[in-house]
Amino acid sequence: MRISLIQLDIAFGNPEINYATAERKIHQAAAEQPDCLILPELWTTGYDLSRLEEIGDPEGRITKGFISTLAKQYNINIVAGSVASKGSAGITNSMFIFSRQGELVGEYSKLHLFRLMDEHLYLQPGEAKGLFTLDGTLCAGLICYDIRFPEWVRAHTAQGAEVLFISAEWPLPRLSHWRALLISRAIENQCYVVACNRAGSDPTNTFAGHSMIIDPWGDIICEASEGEEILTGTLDLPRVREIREQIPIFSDRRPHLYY
Ligand SMILES: O=C(O)CCC(=O)C(=O)O
Repeated sequence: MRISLIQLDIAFGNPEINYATAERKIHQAAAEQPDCLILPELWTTGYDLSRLEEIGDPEGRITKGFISTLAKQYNINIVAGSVASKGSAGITNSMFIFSRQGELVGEYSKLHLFRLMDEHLYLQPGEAKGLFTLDGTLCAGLICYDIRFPEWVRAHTAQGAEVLFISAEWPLPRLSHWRALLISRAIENQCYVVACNRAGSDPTNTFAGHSMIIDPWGDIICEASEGEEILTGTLDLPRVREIREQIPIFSDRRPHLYY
């Protein structure tokens, strides 16, 4: 599975500019002939949380139509980062996943809201796992702060997920945490980690970039710098099974003693 991570800067509170940028970048990334693309967290609005009632996407409909069309046009699976999706029960930070046929094959809303950036004041948390299948491989979607909750990540890999797709707006001052947490999630779950962060700044934060792909041994296959970049790497999927057989942590677990 060849994957391109679109590490872009986001125009604060300006979906019109952000859709145009995403379309241009997806066109550029398609030239690398990936099987799958991934975008960062809240890529249509950024963290303009106090204006989400005005600029959020009603039920994610605009984003779904936009991504479905591009997935079909380029014949590429797209993990569409996340967007602020406005529903009757409030606004969620939601990831939509489209197959290369343009069908919605998964949907996940960020489970853990990040108080340090006031998410709990404006957003509703998700209530369900982020499992989905792409080209026959079981995958899971997670959003930013979710990676600090290893038990939540494990809930997906214990069900067989082999690739974690993570979209983020991770700030620069905690770059060392981003790298260490992602490598740890890959080693302890013996899975691929595909993590797409944003570049640039908003009125309160500068973001870390450093999107990366990590293999199930914990080795970094490729890593972006801090700025805008399209990063492409290839997953050797049989390696997940090989490593899970070599060190069989999933059958050696004793979860009845863990809580
Ligand atoms: O956990 C962190 O340090 C960053 C989390 C974050 O920025 C987010 O969830 O948006």
